[in-house]
Amino acid sequence: MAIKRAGIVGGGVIGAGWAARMVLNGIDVQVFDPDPEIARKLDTVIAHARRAYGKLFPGLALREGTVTIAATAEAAVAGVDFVQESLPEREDLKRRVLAAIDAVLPPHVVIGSSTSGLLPTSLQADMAHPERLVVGHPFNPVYLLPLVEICGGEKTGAAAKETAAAFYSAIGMHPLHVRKEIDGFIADRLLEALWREALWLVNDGVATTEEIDDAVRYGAGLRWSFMGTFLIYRLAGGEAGMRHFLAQFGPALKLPWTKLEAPELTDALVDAVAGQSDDQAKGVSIRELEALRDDCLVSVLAGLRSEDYGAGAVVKRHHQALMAATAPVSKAQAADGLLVLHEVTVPADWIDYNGHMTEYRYLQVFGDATDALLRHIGLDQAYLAAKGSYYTVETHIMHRGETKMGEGLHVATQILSVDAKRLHLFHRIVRSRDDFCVASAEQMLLHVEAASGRAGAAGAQVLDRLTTICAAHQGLPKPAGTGRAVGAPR
Ligand SMILES: NC(=O)C1=CN([C@@H]2O[C@H](COP(=O)(O)OP(=O)(O)OC[C@H]3O[C@@H](n4cnc5c(N)ncnc54)[C@H](O)[C@@H]3O)[C@@H](O)[C@H]2O)C=CC1
Ligand SMILES: C[N+](C)(C)CC(=O)CC(=O)[O-]
Repeated sequence: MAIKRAGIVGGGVIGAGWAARMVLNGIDVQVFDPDPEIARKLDTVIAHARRAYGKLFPGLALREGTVTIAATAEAAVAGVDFVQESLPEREDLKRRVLAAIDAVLPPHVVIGSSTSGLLPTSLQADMAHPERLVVGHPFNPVYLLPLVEICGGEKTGAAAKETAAAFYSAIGMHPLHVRKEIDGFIADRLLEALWREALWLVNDGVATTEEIDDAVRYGAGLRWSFMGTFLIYRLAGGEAGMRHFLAQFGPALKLPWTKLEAPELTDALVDAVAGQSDDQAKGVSIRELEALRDDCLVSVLAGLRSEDYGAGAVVKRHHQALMAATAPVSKAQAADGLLVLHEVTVPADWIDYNGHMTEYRYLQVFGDATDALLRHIGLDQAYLAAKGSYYTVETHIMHRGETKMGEGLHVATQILSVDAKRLHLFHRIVRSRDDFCVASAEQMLLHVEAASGRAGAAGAQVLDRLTTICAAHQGLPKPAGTGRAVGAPR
């Protein structure tokens, strides 16, 4: 059954992250959290997520779901297709609330628990329908990180795990099935080992919180993000691989390199960790740090997407699904009859040392506008595989004005001519606040057949749509600069 409406019980860091991921993927959510500030906090997190998605999936007008704040947990789950519980990590509280919502939900509705390490067998103990309870353990920020660990308890049904996995996949996640029910599941066992060692290093005065973070982020943290531990250590064994790695570094496993038992959280240790963490943040607020974290994650995910590898492969698949399900931004026809299929807000990292949008981003915006046009005329995944695609063979860009950070832009597109193989376009990037054309691009595209990789006629339906738009554009004035070459003074 397609999940269209979800109940979220507990809307803190993780519950709000779930709400944001679901809403941006078109799911209506009903949230219960007794925090009087819940509406403001949800708005803030969803705004963060919207900003990150705008960067990760530019040019898509995502159909967002709605957010309803419910007065009780029972009201939050009324009429929903799925429930995600994100209550504080206290077994007694989770058990009590899970039993209460279980009592009012129809038996087919699956409940996912965000618990970081409590056992599902314990969480389902007081439920009349324990078979529907599955752990769906996400990672912060939930709206960007694809991993979700799925773990069932002794009474969890296979169908509940399948439903949860299908739902999480549909909202762009990577479900990892934890086959044995263990404390901390897989990821938190690993994270916890590092965390305990890090606390010891502070406790023993070996390093500050900042030095420990540097030890991760300048080194191993970078390579973990795409290959994890085992593949990376395989490479550290040279051409002989893992066997040589184990032979060479095996003896170190017997050395007293790690402690693993956590240090006692004494007042002195708490003060040291919290104080050093404050110093490390240098007065930058939590929300500002979250935005920085999100920007960095978007850069990493976008990079991995272009490699189609690891988490990037999940993002690429989801991007394709979103493109297939989402029409390009469409004001359809601008007042002057042009097509407007692409809009963007200029992000901070598009600004160069001159304080304005750097030149190659103009080509990106024109390219994204061309992609939007191609989707508009029917170039979907099926067409690309069976028939072919358009390749750009020439672009002439003219810069006419500046664009600053945060400005809204839209692209107005005119089709100048079309025949079986060629498509001749003229795009204008328009600054939305004053309708000023800051740049234009004339482009020639050639249709290339999937089978032969050579230029060939476009499919009849695609040609039909292009010809119709082109006919409507024939009455428009020829854009200034069409056919222009670079003007060099003699
Ligand atoms: N923070 C993290 O990094 C991660 C946390 N988790 C798990 O997610 C769950 C939630 O953790 P956080 O969001 O970090 O905690 P949090 O403290 O940020 O949020 C918990 C929320 O639950 C609300 N709450 C308290 N009693 C409630 C009740 N009776 N009904 C509904 N809401 C109630 C609180 O007002 C608060 O907003 C925990 O099980 C935790 O282990 C999972 C992955 C990562
Ligand atoms: C600290 N934590 C155990 C709650 C962390 C997690 O469960 C996952 C994460 O996002 O790091």
